[in-house]
Amino acid sequence: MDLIVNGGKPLSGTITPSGNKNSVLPIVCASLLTDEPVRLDNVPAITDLDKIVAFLTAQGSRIDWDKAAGTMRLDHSGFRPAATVDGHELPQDMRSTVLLYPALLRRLKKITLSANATGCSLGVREIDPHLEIFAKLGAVIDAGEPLVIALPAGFKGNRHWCDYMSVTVTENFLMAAALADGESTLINAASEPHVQDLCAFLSAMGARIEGAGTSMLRVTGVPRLAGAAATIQTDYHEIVTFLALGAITGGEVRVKKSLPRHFDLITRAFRKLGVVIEHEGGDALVRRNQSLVIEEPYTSNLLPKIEAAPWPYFSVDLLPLMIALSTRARGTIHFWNKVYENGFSWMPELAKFGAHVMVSDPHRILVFGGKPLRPTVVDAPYVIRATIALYMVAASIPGRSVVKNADTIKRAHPRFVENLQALGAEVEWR
Ligand SMILES: CC(=O)N[C@H]1[C@@H](OP(=O)(O)OP(=O)(O)OC[C@H]2O[C@@H](n3ccc(=O)[nH]c3=O)[C@H](O)[C@@H]2O)O[C@H](CO)[C@@H](O)[C@@H]1O
Ligand SMILES: C=C(OP(=O)(O)O)C(=O)O
Repeated sequence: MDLIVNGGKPLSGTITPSGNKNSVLPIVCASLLTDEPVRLDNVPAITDLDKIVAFLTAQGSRIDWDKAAGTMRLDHSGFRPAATVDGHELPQDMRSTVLLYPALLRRLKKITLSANATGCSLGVREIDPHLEIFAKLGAVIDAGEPLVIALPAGFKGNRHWCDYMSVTVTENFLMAAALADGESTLINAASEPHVQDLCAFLSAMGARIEGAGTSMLRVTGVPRLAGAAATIQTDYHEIVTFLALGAITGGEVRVKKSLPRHFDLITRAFRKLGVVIEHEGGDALVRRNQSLVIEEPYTSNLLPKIEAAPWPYFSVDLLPLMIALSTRARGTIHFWNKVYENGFSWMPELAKFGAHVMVSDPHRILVFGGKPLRPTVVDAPYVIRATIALYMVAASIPGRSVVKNADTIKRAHPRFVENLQALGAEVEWR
């Protein structure tokens, strides 16, 4: 579906963001490690979750999901898939599918992968570091066609040092090691807020995890995990989206449940674009008519820069939102995506608005901000926040723009258009 935008209106009001897709998906996958009931609150009604729930219920899990109330009860005691599951039968076009592997391996002892679990078209989304983790923890990999992962005698504790900090690899390590025989250590672990959320959930299930939120995780395996309850954390991507929308349209937006403990560096990134974010109790606030001017560094002859890398660096998934904002800020700024080789594929679409961007190489761009922009029709890439970034730019320009094929937003952001309309935006799905 397309987003039809009549831009140029300031977006103002108060908004409560939804639960984080990248928290709820690993937690739902982790729930498959137990047969006891699990209860979740603040569950976002997003299409990635629809797909996982459809897969689990088709195998016999009982899942009561009240989308209006945001509650979910899961009971996997009836989970009875065929003797082996193939990658093709798992949810497609979402990276989180890979997070089903540890529980499937424990339950079935074998899975075949004739389809890779890719997600957004940000990069190759390799499977190798996942296979390394499983192999280190006792799985046997047959790298034929299809690829087969077998777990003949359960997970066994071990030590592993990852090539790089990967979110889903760290999450798979946690789920496998939680029920492994003995102790496991992961060095160079990811520590994103959603990885921390999974640590907390597994701990509530009885897992023994040390080092949550750091780059070294130690897990002492336990024989079984119990049922648990959790409230899904607010989505920091959505918090940033609403604040950035207020700033780019000249409106005033207050965001509730704004996770200030995760925001120091995010607030600084906004500041580099001339935007002041205030934190009041549990709210974040952007006041109207921010002066969008790129902040010059004290050091002369240095280009202002926002660089994104694994947490606690600035998050790669937030980079597109800052790029959108920078097209409206006076000055020049350098963006550096240290993670994905395809993170700037949508720059030609941004240029259709008249934005002046120079792609230096697959990981780096320069934005010459503050150029006059015009409404236009753009094609969204299969990248959630890049699609939102294109909408942001459209919302800031008086006149009619269209963001075509923008459905990817629904993978992570429930009631996106309704929330924007509540802030006074003129936008609709068509
Ligand atoms: C479901 C889920 O949680 N998805 C998130 C998860 O995906 P995902 O866990 O797939 O992302 P990874 O952290 O593995 O990184 C993605 C890719 O970036 C490359 N890479 C990454 C880090 C690094 O230091 N060097 C490097 O080369 C690798 O090719 C890797 O395959 O984390 C990504 C990075 O925060 C986010 O964009 C995704 O939204
Ligand atoms: C990249 C994302 O999702 P996935 O990892 O499923 O591609 C995302 O949420 O921005």
